[in-house]
Amino acid sequence: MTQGTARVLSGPPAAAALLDEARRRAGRLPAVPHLALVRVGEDPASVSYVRGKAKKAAEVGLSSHVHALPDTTTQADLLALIDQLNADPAVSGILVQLPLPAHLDPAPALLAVHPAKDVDGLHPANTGALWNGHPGLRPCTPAGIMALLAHHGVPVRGVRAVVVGRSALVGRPLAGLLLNADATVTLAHGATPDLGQVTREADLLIVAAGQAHLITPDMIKPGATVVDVGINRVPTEDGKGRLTGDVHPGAAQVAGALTPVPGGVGPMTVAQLLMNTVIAAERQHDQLLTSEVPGEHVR
Ligand SMILES: NC(=O)C1=CN([C@@H]2O[C@H](COP(=O)(O)OP(=O)(O)OC[C@H]3O[C@@H](n4cnc5c(N)ncnc54)[C@H](OP(=O)(O)O)[C@@H]3O)[C@@H](O)[C@H]2O)C=CC1
Ligand SMILES: Nc1nc(=O)c2c([nH]1)NC[C@@H]1CN(c3ccc(C(=O)N[C@@H](CCC(=O)O)C(=O)O)cc3)C=[N+]21
Repeated sequence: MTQGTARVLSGPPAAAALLDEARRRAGRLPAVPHLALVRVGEDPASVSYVRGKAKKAAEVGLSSHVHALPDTTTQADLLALIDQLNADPAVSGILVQLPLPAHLDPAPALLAVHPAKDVDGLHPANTGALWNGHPGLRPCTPAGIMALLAHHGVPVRGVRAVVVGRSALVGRPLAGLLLNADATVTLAHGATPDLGQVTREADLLIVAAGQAHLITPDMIKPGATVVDVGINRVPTEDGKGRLTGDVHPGAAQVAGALTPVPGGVGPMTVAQLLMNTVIAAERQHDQLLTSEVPGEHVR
């Protein structure tokens, strides 16, 4: 078996295509779609992600507002804000940035977001729709990964896919999307014995474990497509630190195609969030139009 250098599955061009579509579809709506970004506390990564999301929203012609709540926010304060955003017809989408400070329970907050405005796709109504193969809003990172694969012409139908990580945000919903796209799916996690034996089965290996360089070259089937979701900050000599993925850099010598970190899945997550905001606004608009027809209930 000759070894080469994996094809790079770059995020920014695929994200640009998704953002173009979001911009085009937003422009067809009578009102500018609006994204409400809810952040509690000052976790530096969350501050930076939310800022990035708001900036990109403006670039595609969406309006957004960052609701920055103090660390002292109570569960009741948070739920009251979500209720207010649910009731506001000008708000198309609501995102509650995770993780929340330790004194707040994320589950009630995610349940409180109206499913039609749940652009993170984390409400049980949307996760249920995903697992049943029904329409609904899909979680941004998993949906962004599917768009990235499609953009680069990576087949999913009929392939052996292994997902490492089972979080509600990434691994679980990704397994559902891969299944809906007719992959044969294995979901591995922290209690999986001999992880390498499982990952070596994969033609498509997607890693979302949050462990820097967990996946070493020997754990990859030669020629496989590897998607690295991990964002790990590692210290550098200049003290600034840098981002690295869950996949060891040596994987490029074994894999057939590989996503970089940064510049792979991250930009897709943000682009998909804005696409989801446009989809939510479109459906809310359709709903309004149909509800204007007296006596007719078509949806
Ligand atoms: N690029 C992007 O847009 C995004 C990137 N991320 C990044 O992706 C990574 C994962 O995020 P998230 O899913 O939220 O993380 P979580 O910490 O919520 O979940 C991690 C998952 O990985 C599993 N895991 C951890 N260590 C191992 C191991 N040694 N072997 C096998 N499985 C393991 C855990 O297993 P168990 O369940 O058994 O504990 C768990 O299911 C992080 O680095 C995060 O920063 C997240 C969201 C978006
Ligand atoms: N409710 C909720 N929804 C989320 O979607 C969500 C969340 N909470 N909490 C945290 C994770 C993480 N996340 C990322 C978004 C963008 C990049 C991103 O743009 N990354 C760039 C690099 C950014 C940098 O340089 O710092 C890249 O990979 O190229 C990464 C990670 C969304 N998340």
